[in-house]
Order: sequence, then structure tokens, then C-alpha cells
Amino acid sequence: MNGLELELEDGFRASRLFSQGFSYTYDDVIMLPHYIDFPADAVDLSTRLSRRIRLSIPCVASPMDTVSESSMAVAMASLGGAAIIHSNTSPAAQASLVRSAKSRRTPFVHGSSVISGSDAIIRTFDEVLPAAVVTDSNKQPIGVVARSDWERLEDKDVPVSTYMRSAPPPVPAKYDFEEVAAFLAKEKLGHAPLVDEDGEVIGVISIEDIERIRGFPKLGKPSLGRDGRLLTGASIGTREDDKERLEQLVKAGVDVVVVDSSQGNSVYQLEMIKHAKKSFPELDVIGGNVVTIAQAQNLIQAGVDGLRVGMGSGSICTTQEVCAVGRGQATAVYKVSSYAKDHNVPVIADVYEYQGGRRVKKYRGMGSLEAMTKGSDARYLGDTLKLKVAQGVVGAVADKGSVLKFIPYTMQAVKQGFQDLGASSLQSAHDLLRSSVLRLEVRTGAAQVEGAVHGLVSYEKKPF
Ligand SMILES: NC(=O)C1=CN([C@@H]2O[C@H](COP(=O)(O)OP(=O)(O)OC[C@H]3O[C@@H](n4cnc5c(N)ncnc54)[C@H](O)[C@@H]3O)[C@@H](O)[C@H]2O)C=CC1
Ligand SMILES: O=c1[nH]c(=O)c2[nH+]cn([C@@H]3O[C@H](COP(=O)(O)O)[C@@H](O)[C@H]3O)c2[nH]1
Ligand SMILES: [K+]
Repeated sequence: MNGLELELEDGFRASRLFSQGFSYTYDDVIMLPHYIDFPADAVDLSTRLSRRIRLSIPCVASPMDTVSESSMAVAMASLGGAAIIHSNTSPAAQASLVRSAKSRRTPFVHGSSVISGSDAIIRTFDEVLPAAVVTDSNKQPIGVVARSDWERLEDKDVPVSTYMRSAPPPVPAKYDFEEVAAFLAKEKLGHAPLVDEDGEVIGVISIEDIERIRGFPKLGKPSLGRDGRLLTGASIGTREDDKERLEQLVKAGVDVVVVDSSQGNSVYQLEMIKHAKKSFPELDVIGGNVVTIAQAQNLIQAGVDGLRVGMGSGSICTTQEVCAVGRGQATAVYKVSSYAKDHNVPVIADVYEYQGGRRVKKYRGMGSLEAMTKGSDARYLGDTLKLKVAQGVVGAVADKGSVLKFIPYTMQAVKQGFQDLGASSLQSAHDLLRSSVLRLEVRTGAAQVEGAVHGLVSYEKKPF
């Protein structure tokens, strides 16, 4: 490059920016705008979760016990993304969460809407649910309790049988949203039990649900598995008994598994990947987590169909503090994907930036003492490890409301950002990054302050 070219060079190509010996994260880096010749709505965000699984939006809910169970799996797949159901529970319980997600077609929230046994006593009622269904020991519906009836009770210490009403006709879970709405309207019902193919209750649906979902942005193209049902992922660990877990998950119909570890490049994980690929060649297996090319290389050689990237960068993570190991997330994603793309292996950038929100809800790291005590003790109290050291915290995050609203708005913001870059699709953004058309710079501390809201005495940040 001659002197004049150097002088006119504007910003850095990614390969140069990420090779300076710094561990950058997203806030450190800013992308320079390019040229717009298409509307933001035309941006195509479709991508791959793993070698053989396509998503219409690049969003995956993490395998954490405060995040991904069956309702999240159904909601994420309905939006065109995916969720990975956590494994901090018994294999049978996790397989049943997968089965429940697989049996549903609509993102109704069920929470604690199923009460087992007519002698049960309801002490608290889920705040978003208008009703709960009472079931017998075979999980068949025997009654229904409206929240208003429960609220009117003077003495709440009585069995539900004393005030429940008879169960209305059940709605098959295989119905789509419009079919459910039509069923409730035809039967003139405010709420009804939702049942799977065996007639077992999996939740309750209500008119309020229908209205709530109608008030959200229109659902996009859903993610479907090969069985035509909503795509459902699940995580496994790398212990011997995870082989049995894997088998149960496959029987339950799981579409993709994530081998979930903070340091994926281990003999344990390599063996588990090989075992999974050999036993279930049709199942896509995502490995991780990794943050370097060498780690990715090993997992790809072992046969992974996708990689999860991130170590210690999560909001609840203390790994970098406790172990002094990890990597800034922007550098990690750039480096791993630079290698993985040549091997046709998609990469998931693990970790999300949380902003805004008013109410809070519980959120904890899977390496926190509390999560370990609930299920993953074995990970920390193995044959040689006798002392538990947490690598995560228990806390609260701001509640953003329903993912059915939050994700479509977030995706719209991503589309607007891509438009500024001149990237009409996610693939085109990747191509621009690699072709060095996309220019980046590191933001100084002052530039980061300038880029955020500043200089106001007070303000309200309402993202949408
Ligand atoms: N992405 C991140 O930065 C981090 C994530 N986490 C999350 O916390 C949870 C637990 O992660 P980890 O602590 O990495 O769990 P892990 O089960 O992968 O590892 C825990 C310990 O068990 C050992 N181990 C694993 N398989 C073994 C086997 N078959 N035989 C003997 N020893 C074995 C590992 O070497 C490690 O010392 C996961 O959900 C993970 O995603 C935790 C810390 C950091
Ligand atoms: O160091 C850690 N200790 C933990 O206890 C822990 N639990 C989860 N994770 C990882 O963090 C990711 C979620 O990150 P965010 O809260 O930023 O979305 C998740 O997707 C995980 O990869 C942990 N990391
Ligand atoms: K962290």
C-alpha cells in the first residue's frame, strides 16, 4: 500500500482489526455505514442453526433452567428461531419437556396451569393465567378453576374439588392458532384444557391468550423439524449417563442437541460428539463452548454440525474472574467463525446484551451454586473434585415482556442496522465482512459514552 492509499484508507478490515492482540467485545467495536439501495424490510435474516437446520431468524434461547423449557421452545420455534431445553433435571423430565414442546403448535403460555389431583390446595395462582386445569392421576382433565373463583375464596386452604367447575371440552394441541380461536368461539368458552394425542393435559388456553397473541406482531415463518412439528432442541452433558439422556431425548423427538460445557475442547466432549454422531447420524449435534480456532478445529474434526461461541462473557458469568480464562466475545465470534465457515459449520454467538425493561425476573448462571445444587452437582463433585467453586451468579434481569413481542422488534432493529451497512441479508453481511468492504473501528471510552445517551438530566429509554 503506498502513502496516498494509506492516507485514504478508512476504518479497518475485520481481519486486521481483530489481529491486534486485544480481546474485543461488541461495545468496543463499531461498524462504519456503507450504501443503502434496498428497504430495511427487505433484509433477509434467515440462517442456519446447524449444518442441516435452517431458521428464519438468527435467535436461539440458551439451555438454562431459568430460560428454556417447553413454552420457550414453542415460542422461539413459532417465531422462526429455536430454543435448547436445559438438562439441569432428570433425563425423563427433560424428555417430557421435549415431548410437550413437540406436541404443541401454538405459543400459548401455560406456566403452572395444571393442578394434579382433586385434593390439591392452590396457595398461589400464576399471575398471567386466568384459569388452571385439574387432572386425575392419568393426567386426564377432571375440572377447571377460574382465577376469579380462587380469588373469591375466603379460606384458600381447601381442596380444589370443593370449588372447581366441571372440565370444558378439551382443545387438541395439534390445532393451530386460528383453529384454537374458532374452537373456543364455537363452544362459547373462556378457557379450556389443551390436551396432547393421548388426551393428557399439557396446559390451559384462554380467550385472553388469543387476544394477547393477536396484539403481537404477526408470527413469522416457524422453524419446523423433519417431523413437521415445531423445532425443539435440548442440551446434554459429557458424563457417561448423558448417553442415556441422549437416547431418551431422541425418543422424545428432539431435532438437535447441544453438548453444553464452558470449555468444549475436552476429551469428554470429543467422545460424546463421536458417540452421538455414530448412534444417531441423522441428528445434528452442536458442540461448545469454544472461543479459539484450535478448539473449533478439534470439535469440527470430531464431527460437530454447529458450534457455540463464548466463554465467560455472559451476564451471569464469573468464569473470567474465577479462572482467568475466556475471551472477549466479538473477537471470539470473529475468530471461530473465520475458521468454521470454511468447514460449512454454522456458529452461534452465545450471550446476549440486556437493556431496558421495568419489572425483573429471576435469572441465574448454570454454574451458580444454586443451579448446581438443583441438578448439576455431578459436574462439580466428580471423582476428583471435592470442592464446589461457582462460575456464575444468581440474580434478576429486567423483564422485557413476551418474547413474541420482544424478538420481532429486536429483529427489526437488526434489519435497520444491516440496511445501514448495505447488507440485504445475513449471508451478505458475512460476505461483506470477509471481503473487507465492511469497515470497522475500535471505539475509545469517550466514543462509547458519546454513542450512548448522554448529557441529559433524566430520560426514559423505551426501545419500542
Ligand atoms: N459459556 C460460559 O462461559 C460458561 C458456561 N457455563 C454453563 O454452566 C454449565 C456447566 O458448565 P461446566 O462447568 O463447563 O460443566 P461441565 O460438565 O462441562 O464441566 C464441569 C467439570 O466436569 C468435568 N467433566 C466433564 N465431563 C466429564 C467426564 N465424563 N468425566 C470426568 N470429568 C468430566 C470437566 O472437565 C469440568 O472440570 C453449562 O450449562 C455451561 O454452559 C459455566 C461456566 C462458563
Ligand atoms: O460463566 C458462566 N457461568 C454460569 O453459571 C453460566 N450459566 C450460563 N452461562 C453462559 O452464559 C450464557 C448466557 O449469557 P447472557 O446471560 O449474557 O445471555 C449461556 O448461554 C451460557 O453459555 C454461564 N457462564
Ligand atoms: K461475565
